[in-house]
Amino acid sequence: MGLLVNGQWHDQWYNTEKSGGDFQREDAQLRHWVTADGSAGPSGDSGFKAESGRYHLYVSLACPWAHRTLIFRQLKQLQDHISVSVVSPDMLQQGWSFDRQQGSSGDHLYQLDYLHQLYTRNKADYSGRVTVPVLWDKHSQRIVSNESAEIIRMFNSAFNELTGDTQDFYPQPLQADIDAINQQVYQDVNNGVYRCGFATSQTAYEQAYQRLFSTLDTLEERLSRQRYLCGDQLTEADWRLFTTLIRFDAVYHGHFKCNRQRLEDYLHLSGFVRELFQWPGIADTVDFGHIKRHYYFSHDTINPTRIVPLGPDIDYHSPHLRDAGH
Ligand SMILES: N[C@@H](CCC(=O)N[C@@H](CS)C(=O)NCC(=O)O)C(=O)O
Repeated sequence: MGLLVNGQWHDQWYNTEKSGGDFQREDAQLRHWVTADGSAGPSGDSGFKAESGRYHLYVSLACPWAHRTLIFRQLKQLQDHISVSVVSPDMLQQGWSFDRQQGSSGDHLYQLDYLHQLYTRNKADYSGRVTVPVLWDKHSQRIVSNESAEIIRMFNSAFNELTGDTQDFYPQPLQADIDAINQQVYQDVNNGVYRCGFATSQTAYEQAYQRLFSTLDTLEERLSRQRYLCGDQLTEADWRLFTTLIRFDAVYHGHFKCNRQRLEDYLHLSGFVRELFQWPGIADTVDFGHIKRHYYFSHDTINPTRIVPLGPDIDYHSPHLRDAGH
């Protein structure tokens, strides 16, 4: 685990000293957009036109942020248009690697050993963390984006003409609602579990834990009244919650000490996570082997023995019961 400083790799764990033990996630830096006609998006440069075979996605199957992008690739029928390389679940001294012996697909484009080499290929003197997902442009040989929230927005609409798939997970009338839910879910749940797990002071952990469960309680209540987070239509907000929920009992409950209760103990959230897991194509994007191995093996500050637990034994294929009323 580490970061690049002026293009040089430094092996270094997160620094929580300045923030009283609280883990603060850095904002992603590379924020261009693929658009239907190649015009500039909300940030960054123009010139990234949606074209079949032009873009490549680098993901970890363990990472909840990268998982979002794989889900949208699946939902929006982009499998034949956007290729993928998968890093090893082991994120060690050199950060994310393409070690085929340890579960990586290898780097299909350049046969690199480490993801940080892709970041310096994009910009030789890059400084910052080396994160997944990365959306890479094979034409210009540049990183388009390393922000999953924006990559899924591109996938949601930019390629519609190529695929003919016009499903919209960020429909105009629901955008304000989706944004509001996303913000709370990001702070308290998606990133909240990390703030529990990476806290280095008791106070920071307890604050993150309280916010996490109080928000899960609110979401449980909401899902007792309606099928999805924004009503009866499945949206981006649901998928963003899903990637954390599906990891909850396997990893966050134990490894990150999010243990007031299991997700399975929530009636509606446990049905909701099953419904989304059973959505066409989605189970294929979930790899519990990579998920458990990544967290329990890579974070040796939290789990020094690196023993990866065998459980829990949960059947996500069992009936979700969400259509029998909520
Ligand atoms: N804002 C980014 C966050 C991505 C992120 O933090 N990914 C983690 C994996 S779960 C990572 O690569 N961490 C490596 C590091 O922080 O050094 C996004 O949503 O795309």
